[in-house]
This record gives sequence, structure tokens and C-alpha cells, in this order.
Amino acid sequence: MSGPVAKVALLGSGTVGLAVLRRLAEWQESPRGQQLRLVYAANTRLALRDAAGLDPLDCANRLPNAPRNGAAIQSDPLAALGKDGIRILIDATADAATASRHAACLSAGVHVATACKLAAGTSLDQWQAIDDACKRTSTGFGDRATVGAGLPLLRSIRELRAGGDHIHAISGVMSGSLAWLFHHFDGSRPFSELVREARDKGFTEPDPREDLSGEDVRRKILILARSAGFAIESDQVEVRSLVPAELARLSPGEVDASLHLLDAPLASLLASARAEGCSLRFVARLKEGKARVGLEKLCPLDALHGGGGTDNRVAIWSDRYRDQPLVIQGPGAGAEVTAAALLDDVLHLRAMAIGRPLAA
Ligand SMILES: NC(=O)C1=CN([C@@H]2O[C@H](COP(=O)(O)OP(=O)(O)OC[C@H]3O[C@@H](n4cnc5c(N)ncnc54)[C@H](O)[C@@H]3O)[C@@H](O)[C@H]2O)C=CC1
Ligand SMILES: N[C@@H](CC=O)C(=O)O
Repeated sequence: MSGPVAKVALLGSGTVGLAVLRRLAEWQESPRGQQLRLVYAANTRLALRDAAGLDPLDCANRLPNAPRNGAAIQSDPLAALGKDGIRILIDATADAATASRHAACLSAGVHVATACKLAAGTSLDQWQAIDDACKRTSTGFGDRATVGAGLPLLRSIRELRAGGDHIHAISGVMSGSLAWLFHHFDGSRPFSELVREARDKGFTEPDPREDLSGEDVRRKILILARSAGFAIESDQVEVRSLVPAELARLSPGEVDASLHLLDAPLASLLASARAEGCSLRFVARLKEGKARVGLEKLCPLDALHGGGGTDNRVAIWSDRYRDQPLVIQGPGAGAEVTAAALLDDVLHLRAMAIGRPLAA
């Protein structure tokens, strides 16, 4: 083993958090695993803590099976991480309160690796507080899981800028669940049935309206825009939602029974796209600091049309990619790719902390 061990705390044991635990378990006897010590793992119902190191598989068994009755526990990952050494918090929740504490964590010297977009993809103030905290304390904010579930999107944008390029525009399909839905929606099954399947496969947010309303994509284009040098506010992104008002006003527990409200409007949009020889794709577009997000009819020759499954497909125009964009495509949702991206960040953060950065 080379160099000091990083202490790791994990929040969340859902689709992504469990995949993180499984990957950590696979690494346990390897040199990679020996660089990390899981000292805390929690969901809203149970917190497991051991300064000597938790067994990831034991956590993966116990956390999801914790009793569901009672109030949410008081979680204190920072206390478990202690006051010294390399400390890394992994956020695999979709929790706004957790996201709002990331800047404070970073200020306290704790690195953060997050899959949750609610920290960097909501208010500009919060994004700036994170950026400032990293600069002030030399801590790192690992965000590669937030857009494209680890696809080299943020990395490519940062490298282009580091090399002197100005980013001119970014367009793309950047929701894994919506990509999957519109790759499968051919009229043979109601749209609502496909939404349930996408949710059961772990592609959607805990509440699928976050995806269908375009809010998840708003957060992603904000994260990309801010990384590309456009410090824009959330309300500078125009979002066209797929969620009818009647579905939008329901409580989360009522949504499933009313998903059929999506069926007729989506069937009509599909018919209209087909009549023009086009397909439906949910697209985000950013140009010189202005962004919009919504469903579009794309013809088969369009640069964003291709791919399959949960594939994201994002085109980036910059000084060096002026006419033909750089196009990055690959799976943009799912437990395994997202967990891998989070743990890539963890390894990079540790390597940065010991002054031996890994290859990009
Ligand atoms: N599912 C996917 O393909 C991808 C998900 N993400 C992001 O990853 C995050 C997690 O997504 P999923 O695992 O699909 O959600 P999930 O709903 O399956 O799991 C969320 C977990 O967070 C826990 N949690 C909520 N608040 C907490 C708190 N304050 N402290 C500790 N645990 C807490 C819940 O108990 C649950 O275990 C979300 O922010 C999502 O946007 C990002 C990329 C891809
Ligand atoms: N719900 C998201 C998951 C990844 O960020 C998506 O569909 O892309």
C-alpha cells in the first residue's frame, strides 16, 4: 500500500449507495481498497460507525433492512471522520439538506464526492460557496457522478478551458432515464408503464417527476454551464416540463397511481414527431450563457439523435471544436456506473491530498 489511508463516510444506501458498498467490498483486499477505510455509513434510519473500519457488505445488508418506522435519525458523518487525516464524505442521497452542508464540510477540511446535483446545480450562491471553500481550504469537490453518471463531460470541459479554450455551446441528451424512455417509447406500451420500468431499474430520481419535469436536467445543464465559465442562475434556464399540472400537485405517494396522466399527451407528441420522420429526445441547450431544456423532435441525422438505452449524448463547441463539436456518448444513469464515478472521485481526492494526482 502506498501512502496514508483516507477515511470515508457514505450517506445513502439506495440504488447508488448500495452499489458503492458493493464496489468497496470487491476492493477490500486490493491495493486500491487498502487506500480507503469506511468509517461511517448511514441512511435516514440507521447509522453505522467504526473508526477501525466497517465491512461494506455488512453495511449493504444492514442499512436497507433497518426498520422503516420512526423519525429520521440524527446523522453525524463529520464526527465519525474525526478532525485529522484525509477525510472524504460520499453523498449518495437526493437530500437538499445534506447538499446544503457541503460547503461547510469542505471548509472543515473534508473532501466531498457527490452524485447529488442539489449542491452545485441549484442556487448560484451555493455553487459559489462550494467553489470558494475548495479554494480556501485546498479541499476537493468530486462531481463527476452528477452529470452523465461519470462520463468524461465535466472533465473535458475543464481540460478545454485549462488549455485556453472558450466554450461556445453545449447541447445534449443528459438524462439517462429520459433517454431510456424515449429510446423505448414506440407506442406499443403506455408511457406510464415505461416510467415505472425506468424507476424500477434505478434510472429515475426517487420521485420520477424530478426527471419528467426537466428539473434534473436543469441542474445538469447548470453544473455544465458553471464549469464552462457561465455563472448562471437557476431561473436563467428555460424548462419545458412533461408533467401535467394535475400530476405535479400530488404528494410523492400519490404519483404512481396517476402516472397514466402522461399517456395521452405523450402519445400525441410521438405521433406528431413520427409524421415528420423524427424521434422525440429530451434535450438541454446552452449557448453563450443562455439555456433551455425540453422535449424536441430530432431527425435521424441530428448529432444528438444516436445512442440507445440510457445513453447520454452531449456535443461541446469550443475554440478548437468550432465547426464540428466534440461529441461524448455513453450510459448516463444506473447504479454501477454512478458508483464507479463516485469512487473514481474518492481515489482522485485522496491522491490529490497526498500530492500524487492520478492520471486524469
Ligand atoms: N440512479 C442513478 O442512475 C443516478 C443517481 N444519481 C444521484 O444519486 C443520488 C442517489 O440516487 P439513488 O441512489 O437513485 O436514490 P435512492 O432514493 O435509491 O437512495 C437515496 C438514499 O439516500 C438516503 N438518504 C436520504 N437522506 C439522507 C440523509 N440525510 N442521510 C443519509 N442518507 C439519506 C435514503 O435513505 C436512501 O438510502 C441522487 O442525488 C441522484 O440524483 C446520479 C447519477 C445517476
Ligand atoms: N435521474 C437521473 C439519474 C442520473 O443523474 C437521470 O435520469 O439521468
